[in-house]
Formats: sequence, C-alpha cells, structure tokens
Amino acid sequence: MATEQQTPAGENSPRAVKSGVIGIIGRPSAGKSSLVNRICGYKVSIVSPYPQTTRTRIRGIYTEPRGQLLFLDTPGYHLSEKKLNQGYQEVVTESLPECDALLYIRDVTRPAGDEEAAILALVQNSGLPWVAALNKVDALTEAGDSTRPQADPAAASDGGKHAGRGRQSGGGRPRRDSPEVHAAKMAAARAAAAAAAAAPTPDPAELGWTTPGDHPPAAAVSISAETGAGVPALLEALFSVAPEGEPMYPAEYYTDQDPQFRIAEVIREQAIKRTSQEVPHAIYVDIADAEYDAASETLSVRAFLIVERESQKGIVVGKGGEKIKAIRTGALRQLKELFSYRIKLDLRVKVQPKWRQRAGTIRKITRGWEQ
Ligand SMILES: Nc1nc2c(ncn2[C@@H]2O[C@H](COP(=O)(O)OP(=O)(O)OP(=O)(O)O)[C@@H](O)[C@H]2O)c(=O)[nH]1
Repeated sequence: MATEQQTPAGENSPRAVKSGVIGIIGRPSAGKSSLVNRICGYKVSIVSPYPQTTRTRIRGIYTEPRGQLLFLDTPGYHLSEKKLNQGYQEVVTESLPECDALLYIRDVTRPAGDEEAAILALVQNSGLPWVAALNKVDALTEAGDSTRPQADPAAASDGGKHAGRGRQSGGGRPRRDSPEVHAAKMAAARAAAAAAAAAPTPDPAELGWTTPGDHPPAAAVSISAETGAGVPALLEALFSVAPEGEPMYPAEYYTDQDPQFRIAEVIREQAIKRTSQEVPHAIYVDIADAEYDAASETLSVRAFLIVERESQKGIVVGKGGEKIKAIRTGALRQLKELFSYRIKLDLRVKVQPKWRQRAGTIRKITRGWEQ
C-alpha cells in the first residue's frame, strides 16, 4: 500500500542527526493531543467531546532537517481523580523503556494542585531528560494582557487541531473550493501559523514557574498549542535532549498507524460527531477489505459501522439514509486531507449484538497499541 501524504517538513527529506522518542506527560486536558497535532501538522489523535474516545496510544512523528521526534500521546481520559496518581504511574512505567526523553505539559490556566505535583515528581524520578511546556498562554492573553499574543480566532475554534489546513466555515452544506482558492487559503493559513508560532510568549518565571526538585528540566518553555506560539522554541529544546541517531521512520510518515486503522478512526469520529449521546460507545468500524489500484492511485475500502442493536442502526442510518451519507461524506473529506491517494468508500451499517464482549473484536479495535 502507498504511504501517506508528505508533511511539509518531510518535503526536505533530510538526513536526520537526532532521533528521539518523546513521552508526553500531563494532566487530562493539559493540551497533549493539541500539541502533537500542532507539531505534526495533521490530525493524529481523534477529537471528540465524549470521554474515553482515545482507545489507543497514538503516536505522532515529526521530521525536519534537525532530525526526527516520535511522540507517545498518553491517554488520560479514563483516570478517575482518585486513581490519578496510580494511573499515571502505570502510564509512565509502561512508557519509560521506550522513551528517550519526556515532555511535561502543564496547563497554566489551572492552579497546580497535588495531582500536578505528583505528575511532576514522576517525571523527575524517571531519570530521563525532560522539557517543561507551560501551555495555554493565549488564554492568559485573552484574560486581559494586550501585550501578549492574541489567539487566532480561526485556530481557536478547532483547538488548533487543523493547523495549516483549509477548512470550510459557516453552517449549512460545505462548498468545495477551486484549486486556486484552496491554494491561496492554504498559503494564508501557513503564513498565519508561522506568524503565530513566532509570536513572543511570557518568560516561564513570569508565570510563576520555578525550577523544581533536583532533576530539573533541560528547558521550560511557555507555549500555546492553540496558536502555535512558542512551539519553535519547544522543538529546539526537544531536539537538544533527543539522542543522535538515524530516523526511525521514513520522512513522509507523520504517524506509524496502519492506514486502515486511521481510516477506521476517521469514520468512527464522524459517526460519533453525528449521532446522539447513547450511541458512541456502541460503535466500532470494521474495514472488511481495502484494495489499492496503482494505475488510478485509488484505495477502494469496504467498511462496516457496527452497532449493537437495531435501534442504534436506525439512528446511525438516519431518515432516508441521511445520517450514514453524512458520515461517509464527512469521512471522505477528512481522508482526502490525510492521504495522497484517492479513497473510495463503501460504508454500511451492521448490527452485531454484544460486540463489546467479544475478545477478537476488542483486539481488533485496540490494535493501534500493537504496532
Ligand atoms: N486556550 C487554549 N486551549 C487549549 C490549548 N491547548 C489545548 N487547549 C484546549 O484544551 C482542551 C484539552 O486539549 P487536549 O489537547 O484534548 O488535551 P489532552 O491533554 O490531550 O487531554 P486528554 O486526552 O484528556 O489527556 C481542548 O478543549 C483544547 O482545545 C491552548 O494552547 N490554548
């Protein structure tokens, strides 16, 4: 199967001098997924308002002339407040053998409580080199300091998750732009993202950050995953702690997930977004087959949206098939941005009672872990 679309950084196809696995650690909602998506420039983690959406530990890969960074985006949704310390311990312990360095992300808009102290202690006790990112400085700006960089309202509306990519705006049926308009919009978005990234951020000391403990970070950088401010300085720090080495993946990869898994995730995200609250956890996507035709550069995919009950099927199919059509169209729009080749999608809904209790099915939907 063909590889996924090149990242802007991948166009340079550099000879990497640094190659590091960076474990991202931080409280739930600190902005871990937003930052990985911002750095990698493409959607890596799926985003939804429902908890426990992230079923797998998803990696983002960033390649540029300085080298390659592989990010482990640790899911935090499922950790109850009570179990938080224990949960993080497990995440850190599981991740440690794979990591060369840690990136600790702190949300500066939330007061640091015991949980933050516990996470920070784990990071320090890991013995690994680490970098601190003080995130969401744009929110402080919005609170009243006009000397600080303002959030880009366009980026703010989607949490920066679609950075640098053209998006449809407004309600109603989205219109497709002509190639010229699309190119102009992409160029404007890239320029805006570059300006935002270069915007000054406050000194961490101004935010009340003091170097903690006896294993301090290699650097502390204030950033906004949403606007991109401070992200170049953060990358500089991450490359400084990454070991020298050959790249782990080809430069054009931005995730090591299997394309079929990514397609399934995109379809699932669309289904979650477009169905009512009781359905999301009852949905999984099975890719029945996927065949690539090199001549037409087309991947033909047959996929099933699987639900547990007939009533759920009715919801997912919608009146006159409206809902499933919208899910399919929405998924195709996303996939077009993620893959360099064309994707044909045959999408159907199937009832499979109690699929959540079947070991084989569970293995299938969590296979992102096993790659
Ligand atoms: N204002 C502002 N909001 C941000 C920023 N980064 C992330 N957010 C918002 O914070 C919320 C949580 O962001 P995520 O990226 O999902 O956080 P996470 O750490 O991956 O969350 P878990 O997966 O639950 O651990 C979302 O609503 C984001 O839009 C930022 O730099 N500024």
